[in-house]
Amino acid sequence: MGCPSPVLVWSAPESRGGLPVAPARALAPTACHRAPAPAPRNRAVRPCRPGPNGHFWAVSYCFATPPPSPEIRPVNTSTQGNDYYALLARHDAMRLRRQLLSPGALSPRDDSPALAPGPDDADRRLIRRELPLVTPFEDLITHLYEVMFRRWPYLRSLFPESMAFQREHLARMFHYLTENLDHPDEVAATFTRLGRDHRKLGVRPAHYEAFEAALCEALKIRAGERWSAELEGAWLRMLRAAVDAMVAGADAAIGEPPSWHAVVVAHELRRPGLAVLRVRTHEAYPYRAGQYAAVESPLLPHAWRHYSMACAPRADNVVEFHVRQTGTGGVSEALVRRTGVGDTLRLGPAKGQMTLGGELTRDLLLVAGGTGLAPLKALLQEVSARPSGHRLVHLAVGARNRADLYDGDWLADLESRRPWLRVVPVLGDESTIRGGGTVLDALRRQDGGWSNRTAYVSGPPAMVAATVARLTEMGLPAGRIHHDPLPHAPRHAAAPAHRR
Ligand SMILES: NC(=O)C1=CN([C@@H]2O[C@H](COP(=O)(O)OP(=O)(O)OC[C@H]3O[C@@H](n4cnc5c(N)ncnc54)[C@H](O)[C@@H]3O)[C@@H](O)[C@H]2O)C=CC1
Repeated sequence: MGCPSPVLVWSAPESRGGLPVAPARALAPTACHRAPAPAPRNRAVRPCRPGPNGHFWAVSYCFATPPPSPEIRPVNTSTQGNDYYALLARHDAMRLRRQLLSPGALSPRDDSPALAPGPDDADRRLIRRELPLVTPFEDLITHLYEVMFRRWPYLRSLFPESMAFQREHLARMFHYLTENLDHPDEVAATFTRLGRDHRKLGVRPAHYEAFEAALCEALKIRAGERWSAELEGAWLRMLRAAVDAMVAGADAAIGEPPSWHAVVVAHELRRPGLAVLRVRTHEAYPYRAGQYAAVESPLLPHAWRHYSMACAPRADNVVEFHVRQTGTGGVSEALVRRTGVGDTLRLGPAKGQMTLGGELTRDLLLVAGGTGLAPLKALLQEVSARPSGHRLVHLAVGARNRADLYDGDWLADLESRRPWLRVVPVLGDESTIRGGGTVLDALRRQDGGWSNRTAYVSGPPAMVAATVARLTEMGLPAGRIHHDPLPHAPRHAAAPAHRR
């Protein structure tokens, strides 16, 4: 499921969308940004003046200024700081106003110079040929963060305490970019979505600049003597195309909040280490049944993890999540053990394609493993609420044992009221003769004409991968097997699941 939100993995709480600073390209005049980054100066953004199109433009960056986020800025903000935040708000308001007055007229980067051209054929060849120089990406990323935090120490405070998740995610991003050099449209679409998602992190053009400069230095360190200006230029063109798409995605989403504050209205510890939470968002939270969202707990600032909404959208803005604690010190533990009614959380924008089409043209096969039930429960609610013409729905729910079937009562109740629904629990500690084993065993045991159905699969990644393979063997075309992106799958690396 879903993408670990941060791609360039900034973690500051406020929207980037439309910061009144000059766009990256204006400050990075050539494709190859090898000049040393601006020396820290004790000043924020210089006073802005309206540009030719009525926008405010800043004329300089300062990486040494405090992070531009209301939640982490010093309490005693100076007048200059207040001006800065007022400018941010004003700029966003102006952009939003223009968008509302003439929808569609505001192109994502209409206040910036031309979009980055992206890597050309020679760049692509060079990046591929020289990949061994800069891989494993984990090493490159170690250098990158070292450089970045050394040169701009304040940026460290924008990241969560543990960087493991960030490193892992960034490595996946580099894999994704380098593996998809021949698919620029797909990459642009992915990074546009990511830009929308990153608004919750407060990513700013100045951050991209710092990232870019740190990447250049890291490439140089990693490639050693074999570093070349051509290689760096190729990498920068690849990066800038992605960054441009992110900025476009953030700009296009300026009409929605960067994140939604929610208060916990119910917290049930259904099993040891497994909680069902219900939260009420302050504003309407737009999503579709089957989607997921990044969730942040104030107990672990800047650490966002994905959970699926376990109910169809409701009029009272209540959203349900199912969380299993998988270790200690992570977001899931914070949500399961240290969160209660009245606590607040933040939700990022909803994502994911595991949704129902308009008209159900086929019967459905739903396959859940553990808390992977969450999005399928939301789908069941949506199907159930449709006025007429129900298709048959078969739900196989894998659980470790009967006690682990944490939402069995709700399922049994729905099944008793909906003749089109069949729920089959598959218990890991029971013999396959008695109907136990894994969900895969269950699919093998009984072929209910699965190849004619549309399938939705959700659970541990290994289970999802095995189930998809099994259903494909059975003749179900890929277009009719829906699941959230799997981690480390090369063509889906931009959006793997992370719930920890
Ligand atoms: N909490 C949420 O909102 C969502 C969670 N998920 C994912 O679902 C998973 C849930 O984890 P747990 O509840 O601990 O599940 P689990 O590890 O207890 O597994 C539950 C059941 O899934 C099946 N299963 C597991 N591994 C399998 C394999 N390799 N092959 C075939 N069947 C297998 C078995 O029937 C097992 O009893 C996590 O990986 C989570 O990321 C997915 C979507 C939403």
